Formats: sequence, structure tokens, C-alpha cells
Amino acid sequence: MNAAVRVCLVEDDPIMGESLCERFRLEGFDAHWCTSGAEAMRSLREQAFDVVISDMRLGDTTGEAIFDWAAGALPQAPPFVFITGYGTVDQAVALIKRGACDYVTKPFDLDALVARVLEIASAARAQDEGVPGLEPLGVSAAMQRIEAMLPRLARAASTVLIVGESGVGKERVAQRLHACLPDAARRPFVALNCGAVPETLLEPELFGHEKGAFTGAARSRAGVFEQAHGGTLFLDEIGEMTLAMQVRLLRAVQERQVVRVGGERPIPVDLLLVCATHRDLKAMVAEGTFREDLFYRVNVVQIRVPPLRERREDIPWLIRRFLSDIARQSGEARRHLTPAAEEAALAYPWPGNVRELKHAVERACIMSPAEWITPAALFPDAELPPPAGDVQAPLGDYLRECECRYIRGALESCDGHIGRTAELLGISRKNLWEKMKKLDIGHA
Ligand SMILES: Nc1ncnc2c1ncn2[C@@H]1O[C@H](COP(=O)(O)OP(=O)(O)OP(=O)(O)O)[C@@H](O)[C@H]1O
Repeated sequence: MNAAVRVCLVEDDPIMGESLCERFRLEGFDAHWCTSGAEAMRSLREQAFDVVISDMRLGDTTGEAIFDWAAGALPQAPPFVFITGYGTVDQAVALIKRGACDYVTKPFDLDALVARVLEIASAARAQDEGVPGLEPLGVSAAMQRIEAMLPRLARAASTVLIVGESGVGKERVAQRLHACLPDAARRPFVALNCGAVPETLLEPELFGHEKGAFTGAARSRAGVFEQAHGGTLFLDEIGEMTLAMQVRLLRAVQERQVVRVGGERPIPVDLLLVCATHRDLKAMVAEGTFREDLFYRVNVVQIRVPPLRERREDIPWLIRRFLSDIARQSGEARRHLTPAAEEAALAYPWPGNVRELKHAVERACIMSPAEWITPAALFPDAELPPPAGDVQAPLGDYLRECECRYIRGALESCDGHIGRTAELLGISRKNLWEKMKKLDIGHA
């Protein structure tokens, strides 16, 4: 990274603050130390930072409150890393689920913290510059497991197969894997959707062609194998290839060299080959539509990306990411989901997976000008859900139950903050207190 990483350190303990600040400066970071929450908010409003490192407990507020404030008040909130004590780990974990980057527990390894901050800053800058693949894949155990295995695969594997339903993020995983290669930014990442290219054009797309090889081939051209030399070739939808194309692909995969259409000279290619499919290749082998030898060649290491409905923890996290991306791109204030909309998003099966979720969030932001996105904005075509529970129950009981759940959800989403919850619900604090008392909702 060229420019110094700008770190905002929020720490009210003078010894800890000074030593952290000194270490970051010695490492070449541009470190700015704030000793209170108020000072941090002022600095965050006035200056741009790559990363915020904040203690969870501060004299005048909490790290969590600064995080929430930044998410709502800044057009582009920087990534947050929290410093936690023994008593605040649960809170920090909850914050990660809500979009914070990481946390370290005191006493922590300063070298590891410096390395982690550098990694986060590089990822954030890369994202700003549109370099895909450096952002985390998710917060669910399943996605974190995938993420954890990628550096090892980048070091050791030459062929990887990624399977999963359409829209789960297979290409995302491939980009993340590519990002784990040494000096990845300088290496090519080339993607080709084999299912989207007409059969006659697939061969020159893959292997290139020489001038005059076929009508319209006015110039010779390298195919994706050659273009990806030294980097990663992502071949999506390999299950859509004809058997004839599979033979040619097998040869290239086996021999690690290609011959351009109309050419004779074999061209060696050194690359990480990542194939992907939403199909059951094994079943295709059994029915004779996918070659067994190619299957074994590409299925050396398999990564299964689970559908979103099997990793629901990622849903709120992804929504927040998308909302932050939209705010950053549009320069508008960041939107939020009402608790009911979040609940609806969690309950929905998302057959189109992350792609469908992303589109739903984008559409909701375009269609609804309000700061808070409601279930109706997220699911404009949906019918109203049937009442939960016993439909024989008196209407009053049902409404009471709905109101109770809605208020609980709002309180949870505002971390129990009465003022913010009242604002979110559009009622006064007094009215909220009265409702909580009437509905017997405790306040933590
Ligand atoms: N972990 C993630 N974080 C952010 N965005 C994601 C993530 N996973 C997927 N997406 C987004 O969802 C969309 C679909 O992802 P991607 O193209 O990687 O899925 P896919 O499984 O390769 O789909 P297909 O099988 O249809 O090719 C893309 O817009 C991608 O940016």
C-alpha cells in the first residue's frame, strides 16, 4: 500500500493509548489517538480513516455507540476493530455480526493486531478501488471455514472445484482464493462463463485463435487460458459444456498447455484453475453427460458454498454490507432495515441466494426514499404473511403479540437504547415506556 494507513485509535487508558499509538506510528501508520468517544466522533466526522480501533468501554460512551453512530452518520463508515476485555467479548462478537471487522481480547499480541489492521486497510482500499476478492466472505461458520482454507489452497492447489447453487457466491470465493496468491494484485484473474458462450465460440474463447483460423478471425487472439497465465482462470458453469468441448478442456487441464484454434504450436500455461458449477457433476457422470476423466481432473479439491438459507447468520451481515456499498457509491446517508424487515429477510428462503438478496436491497433503496427499509420495500411483490400462531385467538391477543414482538425487535436492533428505539418506531419515549410496561417488556 502506498499512502500511510490512517488509523483512528479510541482509547481512554493513557498507557495503553500511548503505547498503541507509538507502535502504529513506528510501523509507518498515520495514527490519530482519541481519548474519548466525543473526540472520536468529532475526528471521524472531520477526517477520513482507513480503520478505527476502539476500546469497548470508554469513559463517556462505548465503542459500540461510536460504531452505531458512524454507521448512521457517516457516508462511509470505516472498518472497526474492537479491543475487548474479558467481560465484553459477547458484545464484540455481536458487533461482528452487525458489520464490525474484528476484535482483539486484552492482553493481545501487538504484532498480530498491526498485521490485521494492515490487512483490513488493504481490503477496504481495494474495495474502494473496485478490486474484488479482498472482502470477507461472511460471518457464518460455513463461510469462515471456507475462508480459512483458502490461503492453504492458494499455496498448494493447482485445480479447485467450487460447487453450489446459482448466486451463492462461487465467483466471489474464486476471487477471494485468487487474492490469497502471493502478490495477487499483479496477477491476472480471468473469468469465463462457459454456459454463456455459444458452442462454436467456446473453443477460441478458451484457447485463442490464430489469424484467419475462421471467418471473422482478422487477428490472432489469446484465449482465457493464455490471458490467465501466472494467475487464476475461473471457468464458471463447466457442467454446460458439450462432451466434445470437455475433451479439449481435459487436454489443456492435463497438459497445462493450449494450442490456439488454427495454430499448431503448444503454448504452456501456468495458472490456478478454478472451475465452478451449480450442477451435480457426479450425477452427470453417471448419466453420461460429463466425462469421468475430466471430473476427476477438476474435482481434486472441492469447495461447497452452501445456499443462503443454510447460513442465515450471513443475511443481516450481507444486507449491511450492501447498504454500506450503496451509501458509498451514491454518496447518500446509509439506509437501515427495520427489525420487521430484517426478520422477514431472515425468514425468506432466498432461492436466488446472495444475488437475489443483493438485488432486493438495491431495489428497496431505489424504490423507497425513506431511511428505514420496511418489509414491503424489501418484498414488494409479497403477500402479507398470515398471522403467526393460533388463528382462533381473539384479535386483541394477536395484535398484542405482534406489537410485543415488533417492539422487542426494535429494542434489540437499537441495542436497548430507548431514545433510538422510540425514534425508529415513530413514537415518543414516554409512549414507548408505557407500551413496554403494558406489554411487560423488560429493559436490559
Ligand atoms: N460474500 C459475498 N459478499 C458480497 N457479495 C457477494 C458475496 N457472495 C456473493 N455476492 C454477490 O452476489 C452476486 C452473485 O455472486 P457470484 O456471481 O459470485 O455467485 P455464483 O455462485 O458464481 O453465481 P452463478 O452460479 O449464477 O454464476 C454477485 O453480485 C456477488 O457480488
